[in-house]
Amino acid sequence: MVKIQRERHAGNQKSTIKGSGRTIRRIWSYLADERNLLILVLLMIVASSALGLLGPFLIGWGIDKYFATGSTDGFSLLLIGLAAVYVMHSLSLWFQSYWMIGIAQKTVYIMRRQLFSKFHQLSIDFFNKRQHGELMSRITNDIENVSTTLNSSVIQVFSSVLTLVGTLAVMIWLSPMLTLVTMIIVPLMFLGMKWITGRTGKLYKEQQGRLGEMNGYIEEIISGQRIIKSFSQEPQVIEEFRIKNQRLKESGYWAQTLTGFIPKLMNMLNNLSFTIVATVGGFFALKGYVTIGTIVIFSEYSRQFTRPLNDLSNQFNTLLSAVAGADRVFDIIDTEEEAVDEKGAVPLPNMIGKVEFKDVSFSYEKGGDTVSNLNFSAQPGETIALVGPTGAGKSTIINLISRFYEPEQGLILFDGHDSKKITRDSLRKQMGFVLQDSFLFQGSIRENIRYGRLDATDEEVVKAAKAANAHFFIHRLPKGYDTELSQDDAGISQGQRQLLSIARAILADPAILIMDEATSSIDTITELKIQEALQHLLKGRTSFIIAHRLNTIKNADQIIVIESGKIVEKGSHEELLAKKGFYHELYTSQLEKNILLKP
Ligand SMILES: Nc1ncnc2c1ncn2[C@@H]1O[C@H](COP(=O)(O)OP(=O)(O)OP(=O)(O)O)[C@@H](O)[C@H]1O
Repeated sequence: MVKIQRERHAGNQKSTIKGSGRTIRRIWSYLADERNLLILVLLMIVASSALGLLGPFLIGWGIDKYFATGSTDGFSLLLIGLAAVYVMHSLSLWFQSYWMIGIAQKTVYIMRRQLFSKFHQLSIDFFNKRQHGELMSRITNDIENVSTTLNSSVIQVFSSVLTLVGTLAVMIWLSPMLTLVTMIIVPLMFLGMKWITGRTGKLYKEQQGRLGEMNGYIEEIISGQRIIKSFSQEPQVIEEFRIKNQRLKESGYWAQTLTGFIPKLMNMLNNLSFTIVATVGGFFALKGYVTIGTIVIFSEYSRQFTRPLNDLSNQFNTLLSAVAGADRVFDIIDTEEEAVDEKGAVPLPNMIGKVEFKDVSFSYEKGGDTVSNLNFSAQPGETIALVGPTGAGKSTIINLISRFYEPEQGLILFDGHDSKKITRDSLRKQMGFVLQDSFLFQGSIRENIRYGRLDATDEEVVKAAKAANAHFFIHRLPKGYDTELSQDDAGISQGQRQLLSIARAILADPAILIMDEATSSIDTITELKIQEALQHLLKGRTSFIIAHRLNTIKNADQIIVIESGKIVEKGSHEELLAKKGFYHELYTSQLEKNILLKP
């Protein structure tokens, strides 16, 4: 049993490493676009590594030449040479990081752009199934992680490898025996690093996942403040946050602690190596196998040899955390997009407004039946009300009309055109939405209304606002149409927000209107104004209304009653009442609860 588990664990590790390799290759493909700058960076890395080796070599050579012999011939030249080597070393370091930062910034700029564009190609289903804060975390934290790593780690890795190889080559050339002595501690280093990085890689990935989870939670809590306060849920919310925060702290704590331990371990092994080189080197010098200068070079190189190993292990962790971040970014970039239009799909011509459902069935999950065998037809200009208990499938029908989802069976026809043979974009351009949560963007009232039709003049904006009964409150605001709004603007009431979104829809003048009637309580006067505005909005266009209060849809041309995903009744208000069926039942129960007494 234990063996099986171990084998499984090893298998997982292998696949993670394989996965990391794929991700690194993918990051590399972004860097490759900046080939010329990368070549310059590489040249600078080679120069700085070579100059880093040359410095100690010159010092050792100088000791043997001048101090051992007492000669001073050309000593000042050596000093100038040494100074030049160290100045050039610093310059090459500076240039490599300057160019690398440019490459890194460009790379994450492209990644951010790709990720943001991708968001617009994903289906509504994708967003429904994910926390928005967690997605935010990918475009901010995860990309930032990649950026930080590219800024420094790529250089570090290359220069560490070069320094390692160069140092080893010069050491072997000077004294293979002393090289062997210097290398004694290397296995210890490898074992220590392997043990630590094996654990930290997993911890970093966990930390990033938990950070995304916590961000998602924070976003949810901020947008749900009103509900939390009204249900006095603050203690529960704070407790849940504490648990998430604690989990993040734990993975962060261990990841940082183990990472922080690496330099200390390396420092200790470094000092050990230095002591061994000095002792054994001193013994060799006494025996005449090596010169004092060689020991000085070796003692310096023994540090140079362990430092890149140390750096590589540090960078390994940073790289792992960047790979984890990049993985989460690529995960979204690779997500299947909202189904593309079918081959040969054509733009829908300007619509008259006929919509038909023929035997339409659909389910969110495979094998289910969220809605089935839907048959109805909306004539141009008709108002269709969708009525039914919660979870009956009203929003699903709207989702199908808007083509956020495609029917599994049956046909949806727009002016007689099969929905699958027309482009989504051309259809949605002819649709307008007035939803429960009237989404307002950051910007002025004027801009928010104009969002309905970007080329509308100021006069047209005011005309739409008047038709939507919104003008009366806008012109009373100190800055009128120039009043700045934000998404959660507290200065604008729920009803006023709805009036603004009606004005936006009136301006857009769509052939098909989708409306989700607001359920939130709105004062009687505003509600009357909304009803009046709606009369303007509904006139002359095919409208689908999800109605919650049945008295608002008495005038609808057709009321479609849905129960458990099926159409159970269809007809006008009077016809359905006379039928004394499910609609009659719903209507009477609302009447009893006084819901209908509101205007
Ligand atoms: N994105 C989704 N993924 C999976 N199931 C879903 C999804 N959206 C809705 N459902 C399920 O489909 C069924 C119909 O939901 P729908 O939202 O269409 O009902 P509704 O009549 O609009 O309800 P309400 O009046 O409460 O808004 C419900 O059982 C619901 O849980």
